[in-house]
Amino acid sequence: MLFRRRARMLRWLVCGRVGTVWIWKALLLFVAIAFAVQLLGVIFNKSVHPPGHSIFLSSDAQGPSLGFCQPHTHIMFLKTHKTASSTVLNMLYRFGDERNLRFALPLGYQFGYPLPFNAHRVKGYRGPRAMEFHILGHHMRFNKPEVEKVMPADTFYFSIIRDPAGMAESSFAYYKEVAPAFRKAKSLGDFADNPYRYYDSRVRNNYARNLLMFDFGMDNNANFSLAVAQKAETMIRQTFNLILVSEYFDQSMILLRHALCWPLETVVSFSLNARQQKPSDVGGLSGSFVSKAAAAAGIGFRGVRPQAKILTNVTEAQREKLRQWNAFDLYLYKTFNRTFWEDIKSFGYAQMEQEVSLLRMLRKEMAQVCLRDGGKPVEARRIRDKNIRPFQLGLLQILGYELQPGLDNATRMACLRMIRPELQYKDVLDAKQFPRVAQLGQQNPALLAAGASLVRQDSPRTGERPAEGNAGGRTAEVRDWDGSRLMRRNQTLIQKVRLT
Ligand SMILES: Nc1ncnc2c1ncn2[C@@H]1O[C@H](COP(=O)(O)OS(=O)(=O)O)[C@@H](OP(=O)(O)O)[C@H]1O
Repeated sequence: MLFRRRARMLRWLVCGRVGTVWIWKALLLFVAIAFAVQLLGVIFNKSVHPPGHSIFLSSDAQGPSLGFCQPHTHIMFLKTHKTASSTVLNMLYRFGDERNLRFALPLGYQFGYPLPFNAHRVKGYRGPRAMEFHILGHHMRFNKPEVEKVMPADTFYFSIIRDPAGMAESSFAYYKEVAPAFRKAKSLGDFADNPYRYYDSRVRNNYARNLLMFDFGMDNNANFSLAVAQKAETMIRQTFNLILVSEYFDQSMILLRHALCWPLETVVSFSLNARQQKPSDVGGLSGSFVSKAAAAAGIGFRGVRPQAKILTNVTEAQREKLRQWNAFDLYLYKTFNRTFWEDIKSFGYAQMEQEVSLLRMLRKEMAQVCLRDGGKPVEARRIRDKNIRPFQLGLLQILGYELQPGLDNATRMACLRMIRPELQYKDVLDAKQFPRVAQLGQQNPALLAAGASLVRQDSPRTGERPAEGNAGGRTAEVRDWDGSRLMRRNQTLIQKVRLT
């Protein structure tokens, strides 16, 4: 379109409608403008791409050109549960961390979930748009008016969805002892066969039914009706610029990078928060990237408690029942999956294929550089550096990574950012944004604990109190909204104690 217009203009000029002098003047002006725009592009690219990350700075890492666009830096990511959202959040963390953007972080580890999001739960919030926050990305129950108090008007909203059957498997394995409906069920298969026997809508049971619908801030308990589902769809369309699909993670990343105008390198990631073994893989019912990664890593099902395997195993018929049980989520999944593929069609299949290949190639290269043994995901207890062990909850091991030894400082830092688990990364960003509080806490951990409980006055479900000292520093006990007790030494989360 643009080219045709330019050709017409040239023909017009050559046809002698204006004098030769004017032709040359116009051409000179054109060249000067093009040069200036190019120069601005280079300068801008430099400003969003800090030096010092050698392996991440190859021309491939930038990816195919995005044309002239401004990278988005006001971003709201609705971190839905069990949808690969921790992997997405890690990318946002890295992007913001490297560019010193300001994150809207929770006072503790959650924004009062499962209560609807409230702006006052953001650390440092001083009233509607009193301070510029760039990125908001923690788990929350979406509540648009409150989010709008925190985020600027030009914020880019996006989220991610997953097939409700996969979500249910992941949710059951993780929240077996947290969700009352799951706690009572003998196994996921048992739950799928008789959900009403275990499910009580009067008790908060968001993890057990229509978790997506709940996270988007809507009623997860209503009986399915097309009208209600369409209303939910409309709300999402009106608010969110993009909905990604977990099963097509790499394609999602390409759409995202184009929507945000970000270099390719920023959306290259290692899968975080993966279960060691997926129940449906046991019976060979479905393949998955995790099972493939685990198989490639040679970890198979070793170390998995046989009991856990039985508890989470489901047949294909039961997976279908789980989809029907989560009928609203199924509606949202099908609807936005369709939209997703329409977007890819407009984007161009060939270009998508090309960029996905490039992304995979970069991931492979980065894994070789950053990760021990070429990137095998490993059980938390095998990770030597305790600071990067992923938080464990539920029936199955949550896998993490080990860094390649002997990396130079800049590379090590860039690699570490890619594998640092969510809770630890949140602590790092928190300490960076609130250095005074962190410093006081280092000097006197009891003060940190006291400070934390002071700022949490509005949250009776969370609290932090000093616990008995351990070798290597005093330990604080953090109680999260769901009753789980986390042990924290100085700024580091060291273990989950047990659920109450
Ligand atoms: N890149 C990529 N592609 C596809 N799937 C991925 C990816 N990264 C993580 N995962 C899977 O996402 C599941 C964890 O989701 P979340 O990080 O959203 O969980 S949480 O709600 O924050 O606990 C968890 O699913 P399960 O393994 O089925 O439990 C992860 O394996």
